[in-house]
Amino acid sequence: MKLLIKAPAKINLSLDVLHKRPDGYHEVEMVMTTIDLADRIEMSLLDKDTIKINSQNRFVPDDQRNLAYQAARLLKERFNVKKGVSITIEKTIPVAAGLAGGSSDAAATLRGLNKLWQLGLSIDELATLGSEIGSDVSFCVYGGTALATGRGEVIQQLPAPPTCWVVLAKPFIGVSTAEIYRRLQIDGIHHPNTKEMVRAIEEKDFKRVCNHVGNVLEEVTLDLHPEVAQIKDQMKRFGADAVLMSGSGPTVFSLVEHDSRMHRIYNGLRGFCDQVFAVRMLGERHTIEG
Ligand SMILES: C[C@@](CO)(OP(=O)(O)O)[C@H](O)COP(=O)(O)OP(=O)(O)OC[C@H]1O[C@@H](n2ccc(N)nc2=O)[C@H](O)[C@@H]1O
Ligand SMILES: Nc1ncnc2c1ncn2[C@@H]1O[C@H](COP(=O)(O)OP(=O)(O)O)[C@@H](O)[C@H]1O
Repeated sequence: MKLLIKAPAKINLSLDVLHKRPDGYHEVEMVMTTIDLADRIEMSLLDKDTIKINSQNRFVPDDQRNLAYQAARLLKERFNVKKGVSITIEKTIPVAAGLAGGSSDAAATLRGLNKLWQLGLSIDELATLGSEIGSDVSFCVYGGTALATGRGEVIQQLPAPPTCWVVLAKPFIGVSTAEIYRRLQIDGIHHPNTKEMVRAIEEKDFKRVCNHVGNVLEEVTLDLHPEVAQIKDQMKRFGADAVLMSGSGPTVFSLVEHDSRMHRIYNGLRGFCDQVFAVRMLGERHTIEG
């Protein structure tokens, strides 16, 4: 038996850090949404009791470091599964880019194996298991649009944001999420207004969404990598309605209402950046396969 599942990337429309917790994580408030940029995960049952990871992408580990491997191992151990699986990851989401590619692969693996191994778990149970793998995995299990709190694993669904283009540009650098959080100076943070962002989404008010994008990690990554600021400036110059770095970066995205400006930004950034994409948001929570 074989299963093919899409694992979409996310962007953070707003990302606030409230404080550092005793467990070393940061208490966050994030508005996240999935976009139509996805890895394809193929899973097939193996007779042998083993987890096999295949990927052509040289940046993707093919052993226990892979988050999809960790998802499969977690289910195997927790539910005493004696079957094996071969997982092939066709990577489209840039790696270490602030787009939760690895987390989404793990979430897709949880959803897929729930079906393939006939575990009968609910979506909420899968999301809770996901939080053991990484802070972003719970959100990725649900997809759609949500307010994420706690260390990112407490999910409150939101309606679809107003329709627009999302143009993403990733410079030729990778960023370590752990390092960016470590360098963040909590005092003196300029906090985005999360409540206003949520309201703007609920009211489908595109201008208001654009006015309230904000990410407190942006300054930290910008300090380390000035090329991220250059991309932001270029997107603004080409007419983006809003420009922000996603997650810990280094990917920058712009929100754009009009097709002509989307083309201008997309064409203007190609050649200057490693990878550039123009996509739509997926909006509501996707129908889950498992
Ligand atoms: C910044 C964000 C925004 O969505 O995304 P990315 O840039 O990674 O896509 C997330 O908070 C990243 O989530 P994720 O990548 O799953 O993080 P984890 O694996 O749980 O943790 C990686 C490292 O980041 C730190 N970390 C993570 C989440 C959090 N709320 N506080 C933290 O301090 C942890 O200390 C850990 O060392
Ligand atoms: N399935 C996977 N896809 C991509 N990276 C993975 C995967 N599993 C583990 N990783 C590791 O996780 C790190 C962060 O990757 P990724 O999830 O793409 O970035 P981010 O946390 O910035 O969204 C990478 O450096 C990579 O070594």
